[in-house]
Amino acid sequence: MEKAMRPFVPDIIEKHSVPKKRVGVLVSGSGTNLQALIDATQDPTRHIGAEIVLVISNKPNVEGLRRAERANIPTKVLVHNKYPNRAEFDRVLHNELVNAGVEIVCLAGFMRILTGEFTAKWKGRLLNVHPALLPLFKGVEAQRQALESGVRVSGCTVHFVEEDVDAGAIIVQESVPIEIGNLVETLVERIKTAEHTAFPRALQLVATGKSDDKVYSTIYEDKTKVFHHLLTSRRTCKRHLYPMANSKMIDETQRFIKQEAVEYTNVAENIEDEPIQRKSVTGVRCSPSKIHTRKSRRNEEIRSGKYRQHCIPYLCFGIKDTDRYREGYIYDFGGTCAATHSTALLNWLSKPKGN
Ligand SMILES: Nc1nc2c(c(=O)[nH]1)N[C@@H](CN(C=O)c1ccc(C(=O)N[C@@H](CCC(=O)O)C(=O)O)cc1)CN2
Ligand SMILES: NCC(=O)N[C@@H]1O[C@H](COP(=O)([O-])[O-])[C@@H](O)[C@H]1O
Repeated sequence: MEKAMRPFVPDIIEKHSVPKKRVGVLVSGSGTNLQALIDATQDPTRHIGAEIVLVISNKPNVEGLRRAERANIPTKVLVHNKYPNRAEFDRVLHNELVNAGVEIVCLAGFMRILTGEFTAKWKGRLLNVHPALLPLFKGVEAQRQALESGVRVSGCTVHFVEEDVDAGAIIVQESVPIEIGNLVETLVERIKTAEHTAFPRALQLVATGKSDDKVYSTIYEDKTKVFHHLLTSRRTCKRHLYPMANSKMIDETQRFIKQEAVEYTNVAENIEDEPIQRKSVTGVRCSPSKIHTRKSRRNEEIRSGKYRQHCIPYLCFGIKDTDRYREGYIYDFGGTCAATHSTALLNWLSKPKGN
């Protein structure tokens, strides 16, 4: 074996020798969250530590069942109103899951309230995804509730299921900025995109007790904090260094930042002492070489006051290895956007002060 690979062998063996947890997924409709769980659990590089062995729907002929069939996963339809009461439906549901050897149950858009008898039997092994940042906006139409409340950030929550609806312990959350003019349908889709990241991560945490991308959740939590800081602090923000484990996380975070940066630019328009035309953020890139040296011409000229001090603190990516920075570091600077390559912002910066 290639000598350089030998140090990685124990970790690879450890990851692949642990038997996967058997998962049952309950659906009621389109099943996009089911699809995200199928894609993640069937991708060996994601190390989710689980395999979906059964999909049950309380409604016939829904897309969620088609998705399972396409992935060669056994399915069952248990129509809830064919049972005398909720408890009887839940008992049959429980027996189907036990007979399939299910160890963890995921509610992926399953639109039935479960009895306390059922939730007690699956306590700590029953996960649900909700389209809001619980404990805000419980129940149905959570996205509409968020829009009508006027909050600027919503998101999704994956939580353990208890008898009290949407009250179980939170496992993972992802934030989704609400853009001005968002319709309910738009927000539903944008939150679903976040769900498709959050649910697999939550399942990995419950199935394996750890997450390959715990760094990722750190970044997202920090980023929400950082962006709140940026939105309120106007000029200065401390320098943050966020380690990222792979380019996929860079891409996802870059998308989040571009979205948020545009959001931030909107806010910048309201800065009285620094009236700024709205700039469309075309990208968030930089190379550690500029950060590394910080002696770049742009830095010096901005520091010298030749260019207008820009009031939008900026998140930058380190996107390639250098002698001091490992791949995938995010850097954020307050005050200057020294290392950005965003054309729009750079053009604006290049205008001499006062223009
Ligand atoms: N005991 C629990 N059951 C469920 C939970 C939970 O936390 N505890 N989470 C829900 C998911 N959910 C919101 O995320 C939710 C789903 C459905 C309903 C609801 O009112 N359902 C109606 C029927 C609606 C329909 O058939 O279209 C009902 O069950 O009578 C509320 C919240 C899953 N279950
Ligand atoms: N209160 C429960 C609830 O609103 N659940 C929501 O149903 C959708 C199912 O979509 P999917 O079928 O495409 O996964 C998801 O957005 C999930 O958050």
